[in-house]
Amino acid sequence: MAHVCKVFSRRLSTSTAVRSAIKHVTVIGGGLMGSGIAQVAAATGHDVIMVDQTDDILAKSKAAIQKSLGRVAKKKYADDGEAQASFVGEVMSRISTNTDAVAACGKTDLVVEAIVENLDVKRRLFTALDAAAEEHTIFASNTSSLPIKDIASATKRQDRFGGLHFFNPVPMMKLVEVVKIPETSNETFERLVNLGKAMEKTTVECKDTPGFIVNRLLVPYMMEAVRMLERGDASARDIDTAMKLGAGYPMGPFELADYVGLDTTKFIMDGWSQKYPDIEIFRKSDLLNKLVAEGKFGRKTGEGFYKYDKK
Ligand SMILES: CCCCCCC[C@H](O)CC(=O)SCCNC(=O)CCNC(=O)[C@H](O)C(C)(C)COP(=O)([O-])OP(=O)([O-])OC[C@H]1O[C@@H](n2cnc3c(N)ncnc32)[C@H](O)[C@@H]1OP(=O)([O-])[O-]
Ligand SMILES: NC(=O)c1ccc[n+]([C@@H]2O[C@H](COP(=O)([O-])OP(=O)(O)OC[C@H]3O[C@@H](n4cnc5c(N)ncnc54)[C@H](O)[C@@H]3O)[C@@H](O)[C@H]2O)c1
Repeated sequence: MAHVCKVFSRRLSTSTAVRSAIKHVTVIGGGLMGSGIAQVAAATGHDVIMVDQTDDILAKSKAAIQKSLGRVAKKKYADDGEAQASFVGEVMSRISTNTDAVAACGKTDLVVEAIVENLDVKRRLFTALDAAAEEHTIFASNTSSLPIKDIASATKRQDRFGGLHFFNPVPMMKLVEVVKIPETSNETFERLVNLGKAMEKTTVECKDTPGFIVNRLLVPYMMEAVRMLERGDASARDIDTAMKLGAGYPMGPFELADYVGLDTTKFIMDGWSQKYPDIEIFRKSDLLNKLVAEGKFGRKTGEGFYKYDKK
């Protein structure tokens, strides 16, 4: 009888907990995206633990957040330096850091993973976290291109697993794609949508299809630009200018690829060309692979398709 009560009370506690708002967020990965997600979660009142592999990386992540918050503060508080400093200080006070992902997931409502775009690495991480996280904790991946189901299947909580795909730069881009797999419970999906809204984002509902909505359209467009460059049809600069002035994009494809990271772009194409070998637009690019092999990842390394001043 005691066992039945225990199971019932756990189910009750899980379902009760599931309906409460997400307050504490653990972000695994403090890179381009993880630092942005941590920043916006903290700026919208959530308590955040940001995790990365070393304290040195986490120090750089916090510095990037501080710098971005400074830009946001200038827009919010114009010439009021005191208000700007207080805003930045308050948001930063909500972000703690840890290099131990398992310890950082022991007491949290949501884990958002934003680590390297590699399925095996993501699966290994989530298997370890699954054993440590509380029953009510929801897991989400910020993956650009990997099937959520292939990541979720590394855990025993597929009913509490979804995708939260934010866009770069997270403080500026208003969209978050909320991805559900067949196993995602309605409560979990509802809580993920509510978190997106609490982070002042517009949410769209996605199925677990390649690239969800945006990247299924964006990646082929950007890879076609790379192939246009490979064929010598036009220069990168002219293709960027053409798409900004002719299609009204804020950045051309090469500016954007350098912005999001050529490494991540390559990882996406590696995955899609392997999983869908017959789909022409998912074919790898020799030029992209060459740049990445030379360590030219775009803005993050100071050179990609373009060269950047070291800041
Ligand atoms: C081949 C496959 C590739 C795809 C890979 C998939 C990747 C992924 O899964 C999907 C994506 O994310 S896809 C990517 C989706 N993303 C896109 O498509 C992005 C397209 N690009 C854009 O929307 C604009 O170019 C930006 C908003 C990035 C910059 O705006 P801009 O006008 O060109 O230039 P600006 O002067 O710099 O900034 C103007 C003002 O904005 C503010 N601000 C800017 N950054 C900030 C930050 N980090 N923090 C705070 N604030 C920031 C700031 O106030 C600044 O004024 P300030 O006086 O300088 O402080
Ligand atoms: N770059 C973009 O524009 C963009 C946009 C949306 C989604 N994404 C997705 O977000 C994820 C991260 O992309 P990014 O551009 O932020 O990459 P990034 O290289 O800037 O950051 C990844 C971070 O994860 C850390 N990391 C790697 N393995 C780890 C582990 N096992 N434990 C803890 N930390 C670990 C790295 O040290 C690094 O700081 C990827 O899945 C990517 O597809 C990227």
